[in-house]
Amino acid sequence: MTASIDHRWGWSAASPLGWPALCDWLRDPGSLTERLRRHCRDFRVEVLASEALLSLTPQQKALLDCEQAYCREVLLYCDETPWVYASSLYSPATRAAMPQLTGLGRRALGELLFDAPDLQRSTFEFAELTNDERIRLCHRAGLDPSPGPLWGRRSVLATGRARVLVTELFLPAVPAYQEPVA
Ligand SMILES: C=C(O[C@@H]1C=C(C(=O)O)C=C[C@H]1O)C(=O)O
Repeated sequence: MTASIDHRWGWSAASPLGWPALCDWLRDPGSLTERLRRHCRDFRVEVLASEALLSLTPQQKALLDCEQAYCREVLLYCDETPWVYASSLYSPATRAAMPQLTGLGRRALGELLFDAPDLQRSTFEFAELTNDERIRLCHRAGLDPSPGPLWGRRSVLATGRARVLVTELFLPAVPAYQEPVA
């Protein structure tokens, strides 16, 4: 799965109605890394791919103002269970403005970005994964396909001249999926 796949989804400002626990996760503007760390003893980042140069979808081009972007794909683990799949896209200009991006490895992107005092976050867009994407995502994360809906969010994090389009897909282990829909 690569970040360019998400253009088939209906990204919108609408988060899941009547599901406050999931909306609380989806709409949290703070560092997801920090939130995950509060939920587990052992947090770790597994890098699935880094620095692939991808052609962008029209929406991604508009969000990043470039034709191609570098892509970092990770799984974020809490106590040896993947909770989040994340792909982050950034332009060659951002790569030049923030060279730390290329050597991140298993350091969480949030630890770099949320250190910036001038960090700004765009409004979130949300999407419920299609059945195909849900199955592909679970397979990519080494999980049995989740029977229930899975949701994702995306937003642009900007500091100085750097801009990163961060797409985060919440996997079945996130506690909110066990909360009843109102
Ligand atoms: C932007 C953040 O960084 C998290 C870690 C990522 C990574 O290491 O690639 C990507 C997206 C986020 O889930 C955050 O903590 O909010």
